[in-house]
Amino acid sequence: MVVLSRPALDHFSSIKTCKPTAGLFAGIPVVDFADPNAKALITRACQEFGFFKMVNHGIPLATINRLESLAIEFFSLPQSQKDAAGPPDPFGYGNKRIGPNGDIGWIEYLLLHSHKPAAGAGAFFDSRRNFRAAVEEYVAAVKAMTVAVLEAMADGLGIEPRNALSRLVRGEDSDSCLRLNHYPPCPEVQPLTGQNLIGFGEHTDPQIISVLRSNNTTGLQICLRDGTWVSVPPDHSSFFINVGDALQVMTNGRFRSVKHRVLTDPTKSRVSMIYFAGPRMSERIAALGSVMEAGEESRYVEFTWAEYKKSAYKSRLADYRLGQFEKKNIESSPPSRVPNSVS
Ligand SMILES: C=C1C[C@]23C[C@@]1(O)CC[C@H]2[C@@]12CC[C@H](O)[C@@](C)(C(=O)O1)[C@H]2[C@@H]3C(=O)O
Ligand SMILES: O=C(O)CCC(=O)C(=O)O
Ligand SMILES: [Fe+2]
Repeated sequence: MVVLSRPALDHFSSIKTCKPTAGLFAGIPVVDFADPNAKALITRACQEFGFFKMVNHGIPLATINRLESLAIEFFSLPQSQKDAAGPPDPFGYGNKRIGPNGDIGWIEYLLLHSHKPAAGAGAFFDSRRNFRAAVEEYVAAVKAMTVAVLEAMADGLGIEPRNALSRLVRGEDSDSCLRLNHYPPCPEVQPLTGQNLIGFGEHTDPQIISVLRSNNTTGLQICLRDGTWVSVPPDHSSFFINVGDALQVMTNGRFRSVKHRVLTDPTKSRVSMIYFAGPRMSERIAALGSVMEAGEESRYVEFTWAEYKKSAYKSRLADYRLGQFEKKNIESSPPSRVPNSVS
C-alpha cells in the first residue's frame, strides 16, 4: 500500500460530527443466538444501538479461518498482482480510495458480489479456485445466519409474515456483497486531534443488515444516540450486526442504521470480512404495514433499492443518504411501542 501524502491525510480530520472518546466500550449489546430470549434482545439492541454482537452463531470457525487466511494471503501479494484485480467498479480490489466520490482511508479491500464473486475482479479468480470456493462457503453460511437474524427481528417487531424481511435476501437475485478489508498498521496520527488515522470514514451502511467479522485488532467504532463515538472491543470468534438504512426505512425508524467508522491501529493489521445483505434491485423499500401503529404515517417516501443505490453512489461516505427520502413535517422521534420487546 502506498503511503498517503499530507493533503490526503489532512482530509481525514475534517470528518467529525460525533464527539470523540477513548477506551473500549463495555456496553455493546451481546446476543447469544441460542438464547430463547434472543429475538427480544436483538430488537432492543437494534432500537438503542442499531448494532449488536452475536455469540453462539453456529458458523464453523474453519469456514471463517479459511477465508481469512486466503484474504491475508491475497493482501500480502505484490501490489501489481493486487492491482490486477481492480480498480473497484464497484467490485474488485481497491486501495485507499473508497467509492467513486473522493473518499479515502488507510485501507485496501476486495469488494465482491455475493453470488457472482468473479464479477468485477477480472481474471483474478480464474487461477484461484480455492479462494472462490472459500468465498462461496463463507457467503452460504453467513447468508443462512442473516436469514435467521432477520426472522428473529421480524418476530421481535411483530412483523408478519415472519419472512417479510428474510425473503428479501434469500434469492440469488438479492443485491448482497462481501467486502474483505485490510487496514495495515499505521503509526501516524491525525495532526490536530492526535487520534489514530481514519481507516474507513464514518458512514451508515445502505443495505438491510451488515454482518461483520474481524480479527482481534481494535478499530471499529460506533456512534451512540447521544453522539459519542465508542470503540467496539474486537472479538474474532463473534459476529457484529449493523442495522442498515433500508431496515431503518422498513421499520419506519424503530431500528436505526448505526453510524460507524474504523480507526487504524499503530502496530497491528486489522482484517475484516463484511457481508452486506441487500434486496434485489427492483425491490420497493417502504415501511412494512405490520410494523405500523394505527394512523402512523410512513416517515420516508417509497423508493426502489436500485434508486437508493444510485443515489448512494453519488454521495460521499459521511453524507446522510436517507435525508432526501425523508418526508418533511413528520415528528422526529420514532414510535416507541415495540411488541414483544423486553423492558
Ligand atoms: C463512498 C461510497 C462507498 C460506498 C458507496 C459510496 O458512494 C457511499 C456508500 C459506501 C458503502 C458503505 C457500506 C459498504 O462498505 C459499501 C460497499 C456500500 O454498499 O455502501 C460502500 C460503498 C463502496 O465502497 O463502494
Ligand atoms: O472494516 C470494518 O471493520 C468495517 C468497515 C465498514 O464499515 C464497511 O466496509 O462498510
Ligand atoms: Fe460500514
